[in-house]
Amino acid sequence: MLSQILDHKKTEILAYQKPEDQKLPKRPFYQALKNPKRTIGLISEVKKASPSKGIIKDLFSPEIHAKQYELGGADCLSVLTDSKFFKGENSYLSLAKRETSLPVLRKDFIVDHIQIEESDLIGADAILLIGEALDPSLLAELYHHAKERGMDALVEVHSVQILERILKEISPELIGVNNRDLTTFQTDIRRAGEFTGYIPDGSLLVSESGIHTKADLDAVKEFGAHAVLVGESLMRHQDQEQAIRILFGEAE
Ligand SMILES: O=C(O)c1ccccc1NCC(=O)[C@H](O)[C@H](O)COP(=O)(O)O
Repeated sequence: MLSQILDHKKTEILAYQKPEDQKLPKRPFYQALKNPKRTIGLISEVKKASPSKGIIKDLFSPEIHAKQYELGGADCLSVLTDSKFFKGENSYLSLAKRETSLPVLRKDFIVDHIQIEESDLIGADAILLIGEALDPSLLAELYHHAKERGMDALVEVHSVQILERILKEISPELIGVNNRDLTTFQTDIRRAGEFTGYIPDGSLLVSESGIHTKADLDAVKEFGAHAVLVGESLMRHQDQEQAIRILFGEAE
């Protein structure tokens, strides 16, 4: 599936048209996770659909979900902008950002410098760079480019071997361990445990995908996660504010 998504991205890039500058001032994504509101940081994802689960939210409104996430005490937002596989849009990111005061991650499959420009123009405060999708030297170039344009970067990996290759090039402030294998879609929230001893001092570890319960949160904290990225389990609730409170054991 990852290779299918990446092939399609290349065709999108060939048809790239520079978007209008949304003129949305940058917000500090990394800092928000460094000083989270609770004992573990929360990136709440605005996600309509996914290749593994199909449609997750029928009545989808990026502004409403983003606002509810903020009311529930999320530290940051993640907004899926890929349209073919996740039914996202670039405009969802700008709308979610306008509706809240939270820093926003653009969740997409970045493989080219023009997508860094695009992310900046639509208002992203951070971008995702997937270790399994990029040669480490290109990943490092894209990382520096994002930084030059005032954005943070969440460097995501699924395997320790890929992280080791990336660490020869850069020392990312934010390292995401994706609990989901993007080829089989299997999730294992214990994945972060395999990275013990590999996360540089000063980097924040974000556990991503497959987090559904307070017990899951407690488990990933044990494995050293500073923050979590949660999409489906929050989006499936009617009210995302309440969903966050339930996830943290503050409501039933
Ligand atoms: O979610 C998928 O099915 C998926 C498939 C292929 C590539 C990426 C995919 N997801 C992107 C993500 O990383 C997740 O949206 C994010 O970590 C939240 O996961 P979840 O809480 O399980 O919705």
